[in-house]
Amino acid sequence: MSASQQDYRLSDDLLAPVLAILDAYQDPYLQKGLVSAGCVSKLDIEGKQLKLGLVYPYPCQTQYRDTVMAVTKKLAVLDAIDEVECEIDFQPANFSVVPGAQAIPNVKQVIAVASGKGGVGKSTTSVNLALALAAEGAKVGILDADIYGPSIPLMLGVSKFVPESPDGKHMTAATNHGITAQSIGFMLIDDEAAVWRGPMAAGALTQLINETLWPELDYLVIDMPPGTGDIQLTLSQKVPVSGAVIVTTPQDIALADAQKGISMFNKVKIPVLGVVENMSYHECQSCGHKEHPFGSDGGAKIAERYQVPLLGALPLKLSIREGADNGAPSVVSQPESNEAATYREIARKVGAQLALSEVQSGVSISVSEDE
Ligand SMILES: Nc1ncnc2c1ncn2[C@@H]1O[C@H](COP(=O)(O)OP(=O)(O)OP(=O)(O)O)[C@@H](O)[C@H]1O
Repeated sequence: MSASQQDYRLSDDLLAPVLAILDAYQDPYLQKGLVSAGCVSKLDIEGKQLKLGLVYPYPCQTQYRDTVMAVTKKLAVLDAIDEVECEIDFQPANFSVVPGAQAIPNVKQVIAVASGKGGVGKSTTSVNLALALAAEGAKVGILDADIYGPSIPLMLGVSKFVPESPDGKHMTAATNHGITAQSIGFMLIDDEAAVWRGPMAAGALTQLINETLWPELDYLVIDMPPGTGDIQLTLSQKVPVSGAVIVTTPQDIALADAQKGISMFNKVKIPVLGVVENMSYHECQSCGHKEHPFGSDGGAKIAERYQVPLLGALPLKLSIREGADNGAPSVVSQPESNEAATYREIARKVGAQLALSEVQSGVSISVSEDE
């Protein structure tokens, strides 16, 4: 994790206790004190007002208020401080873990969302994760690379979008709900993609990613094609991915396929940021009773076996399907719901895992266009 620039203007007498108090405050996602995590960027004092600057390497805007209140309460025990004025910012690093992959202009980090098995809710998770990262203060794009069933245009309510090419080389992307979206679905005619061979599909998808006019993005979420075959493997080696999220349902067959997904990313040395268990349980709308139609704790077991975090569990719920199918996923249509809160928590965990697993920055090597 890159330490933010520090501008400390307190006397030594005051600096030491202030830093001690701030470092005793553990960030729940980085699991380090604020000072050790490199988040404290500025300290100054005017009279008895402490000016504190915090810079997070992951997006957590919805937590700012609680953090400021907690930190202010702790700092107020010092006689020299009556008041705290806190400025908080979010600055992710620019990095990829794929050597040799061509950097995507304007894109800092790429998150691949994958599932071993189709139909487990990978696209629903991708789109809600992208919207949740945006809700936490990040600039986000989503790339629908699911050549077998591109559903992001429908889920984001942009299915009528037709990309344009202002310079004859690059393509425009759609925008809605505050995020930018590109989809292989905008380019396909009928079932054309179903007959693509692995390298051909991976080549077309890599081209789509590199030729899209992305605005400045902190994160580009890629909704990968389901499965762990050639396309997924090639894509993972050609795109400058920073980390992967695995989506599964708790049933045995999906879990077995999710394990294949984890193994694939391990093989190409892409950090698996964690597992999302979708359709984890069903909650009765009238009595609140929880049932586990696909079995229970599968995601937790797989996370434990592969030593990766369980990022969150989403219920099988009508409103999740309706939101996605109607172009307004839960994070934007029902921001106060438990599901939206779970997706935002997953987004914070994903951002923090990326920050923790950052190993290098700014890889920028071009790749041959032989496909
Ligand atoms: N937690 C959930 N509760 C209810 N419905 C859900 C949930 N997650 C996904 N769905 C619904 O299940 C269907 C499949 O979801 P989705 O398209 O996200 O799966 P996928 O894994 O991307 O599928 P594919 O492999 O075909 O691309 C969609 O109709 C979606 O709305």
